[in-house]
Amino acid sequence: MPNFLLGLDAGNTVIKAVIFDRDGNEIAAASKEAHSHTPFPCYVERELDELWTNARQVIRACIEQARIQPGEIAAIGCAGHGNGLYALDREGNPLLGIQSLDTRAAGLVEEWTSEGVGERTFPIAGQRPWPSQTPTLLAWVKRHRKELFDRIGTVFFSKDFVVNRLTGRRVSEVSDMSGAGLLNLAARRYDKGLMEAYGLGDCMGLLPTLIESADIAGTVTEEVARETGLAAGTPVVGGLFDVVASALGSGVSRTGSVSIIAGTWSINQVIIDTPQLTGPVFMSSTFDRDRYMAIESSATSAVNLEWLVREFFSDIPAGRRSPFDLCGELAAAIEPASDDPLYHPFLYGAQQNGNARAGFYGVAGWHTKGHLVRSVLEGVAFGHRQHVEKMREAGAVFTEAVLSGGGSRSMLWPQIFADVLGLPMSIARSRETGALGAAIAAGTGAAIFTDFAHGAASMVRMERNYLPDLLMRDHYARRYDLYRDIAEALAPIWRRLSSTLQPAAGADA
Ligand SMILES: Nc1ncnc2c1ncn2[C@@H]1O[C@H](COP(=O)(O)OP(=O)(O)O)[C@@H](O)[C@H]1O
Ligand SMILES: O=C(CO)[C@H](O)[C@@H](O)COP(=O)(O)O
Repeated sequence: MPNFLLGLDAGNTVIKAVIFDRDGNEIAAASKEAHSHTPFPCYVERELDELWTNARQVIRACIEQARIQPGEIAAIGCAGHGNGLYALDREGNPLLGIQSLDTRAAGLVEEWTSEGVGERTFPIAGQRPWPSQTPTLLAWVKRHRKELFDRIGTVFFSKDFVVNRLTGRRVSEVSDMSGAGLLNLAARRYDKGLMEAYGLGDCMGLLPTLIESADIAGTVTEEVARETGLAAGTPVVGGLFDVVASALGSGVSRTGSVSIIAGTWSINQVIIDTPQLTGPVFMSSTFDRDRYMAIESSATSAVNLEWLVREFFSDIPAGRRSPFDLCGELAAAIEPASDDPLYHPFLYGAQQNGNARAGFYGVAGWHTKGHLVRSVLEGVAFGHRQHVEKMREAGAVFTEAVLSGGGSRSMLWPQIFADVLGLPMSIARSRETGALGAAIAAGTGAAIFTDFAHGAASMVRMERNYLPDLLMRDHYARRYDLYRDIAEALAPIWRRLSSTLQPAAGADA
């Protein structure tokens, strides 16, 4: 039986391909960064052709590096960022790639909130509308870009697009569809009443064939085999919403542990046996065939450091340490003090407030660049804490956390997370937890593993542990209160700021 599994992870910024053996050892890895476009404020879009070009390149690079026969790959699994709006036209050609950082539909969400749309969707889907949620964006396109809407043939997700190009099949699977509020959670199927609640009763036909994550979606076509070096006929599974893949690939496959992902998005999630917790959280998704994830999230995590690095630290000479390491060193050199600056990580809005903007507060003449970098790391962790507290209030029970995502690579951040959250924090050996989770789904689909828990036990190894420092925990608890109070006080200002934005021509009613 073939010994290797290929996992892909198509995130908001980077696409990665990793070949693993059955014990979870990384045999080869390749990644490529993609471009986003902001033609108008609040729009974040990408070219689907570029995504597919990058996917082919990383797959080929990975196979060449691995020095294995392509026939030795038992199956392929793909994870990808959730939500946004990825669409093919009626002929199956790439049409639309709106990412999950887009907030153009903030006004529509406010309108829907006052009409009580969320009260109708939540009991069915475990989710209320929010700006870059797939049905919200689809409704926005339907209202403001009718011509474009009429051309849409299929609505699915970033990883479904990659699966579509690999296999020719138009399918999606339950974790991404539920994560976007498009499934009747308990029944794990599409629901006409739910679509009607979004004003999308006429869009049922745009939703592709729905399968479970580990079901086989199709097999690699001859043409793709020639282009990538894969073997034609290699099975490709449905794949996973990347946040679910990352939980799985970082070893969270049971209840009692919280998965924290510091990627572009701040993801905070627990596995549960029922479709929803007793109280409300931001979203629910499926986990394996019979369990669920309760997820609190927003686009407020490592994307803030990414921005800081891009704008202020990108001219570091090649060969020197990475700008992320430099930031870690600058921040680690700061002795924490009660008057340190505070940072709100709302570059792309906040979960409850699409109008929110990022900012530094309390900067004084004696503060240095290091203080500002440290405040970004702390502010991101405070954002995670707000989500974690909401999950607890909703009934989630956990005593430890597993950190993954790009932020877990930092020398300093994991300790800040442990102190701010007051939880012991562990980190998996593999840095590519999304790709590993997708590979576990592939291994389950290829019957190498009986289920996700079996796959995680076989492929995931833990590496580092961080315990909360009690003095720092108390220090951060005081600063977290300030962080929240300032954000609350600023809400009306953000509202005013957003009302001054000029809408894109023809984009708003
Ligand atoms: N060494 C590092 N230290 C701190 N942050 C890092 C490091 N490397 C990458 N990151 C952060 O991780 C983010 C990417 O996270 P990742 O989980 O790989 O991507 P995505 O969320 O797009 O799937 C970047 O935005 C960057 O800020
Ligand atoms: O829907 C989402 C979260 O609810 C996001 O799109 C998430 O998948 C982003 O992932 P990231 O870009 O951080 O890897």
